[in-house]
Amino acid sequence: MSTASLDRRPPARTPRPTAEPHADAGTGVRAEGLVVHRGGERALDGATCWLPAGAVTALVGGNGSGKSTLLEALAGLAPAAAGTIAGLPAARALVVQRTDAGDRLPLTGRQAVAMGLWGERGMLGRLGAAGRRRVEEALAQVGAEHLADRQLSAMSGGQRQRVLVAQGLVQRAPLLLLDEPGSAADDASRDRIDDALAAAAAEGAVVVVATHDRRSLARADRAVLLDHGLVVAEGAPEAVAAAQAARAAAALAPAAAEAQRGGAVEARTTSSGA
Ligand SMILES: Nc1ncnc2c1ncn2[C@@H]1O[C@H](COP(=O)(O)OP(=O)(O)OP(=O)(O)O)[C@@H](O)[C@H]1O
Repeated sequence: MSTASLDRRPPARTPRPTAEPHADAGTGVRAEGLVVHRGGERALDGATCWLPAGAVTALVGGNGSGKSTLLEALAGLAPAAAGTIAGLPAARALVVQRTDAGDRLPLTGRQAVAMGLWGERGMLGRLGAAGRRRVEEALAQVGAEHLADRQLSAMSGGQRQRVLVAQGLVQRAPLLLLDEPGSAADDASRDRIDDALAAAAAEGAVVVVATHDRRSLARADRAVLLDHGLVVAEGAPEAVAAAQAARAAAALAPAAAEAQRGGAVEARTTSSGA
């Protein structure tokens, strides 16, 4: 999770890139005007977005824009000072960023995935045949069968990440939230994770994934762009990617103009001194 401080310039409010006439009519989760405070700042500053069931929604935006905070608010871990979340199912699975996970826990990959079933069977409950099958299936979904007996502490970053994604998948929760699940994974592993998320969505889940990865964004069904705790665009991934690029270019424009002015002054100084 980022602790980068927010630049408090107010973000420009741009129109949403795609109009989705049925966005509010479908099933799913709707956040409305969410405000969440963190470290004395408004990490979410009135965020409103729709997260449909049966689809993968990519959360995008720069460092500190509020993606993790929105995931945590949806998971019920970050209390909202204002706003509402409608359509939240009782069962939710959150896959945290790799750096947040207890990498030193004395657990094998299989045990870590089985932890995902604690909610159903209790910490001390026995894992029946069906549970064991689900654990193996979840490991296989992310190509981590060979990590089943390896200690988490002896895994690479990308391997551990895949096991954590399997821990989220095994729960088969109707709301699956993932914070940069493929950030340490290689391309093939990231593709497998994206395949698994698409499969969860095809089963009807609301799948929300924070990502900085363009390929994962392109593979999502829709996207939500956050800036300074506000949703500034949502809709089709390509439209949201275009909106993000336009905002980045607009933010760089004053600096580029300043650099150009500086260059002109320098050129004049150089020529007058020659
Ligand atoms: N544990 C924390 N304590 C205090 N402030 C926090 C904490 N975590 C996040 N914040 C602040 O909340 C704001 C939103 O952070 P958040 O982690 O949600 O952003 P993000 O979009 O997920 O960023 P990144 O892409 O870097 O992961 C930032 O201003 C950040 O400084």
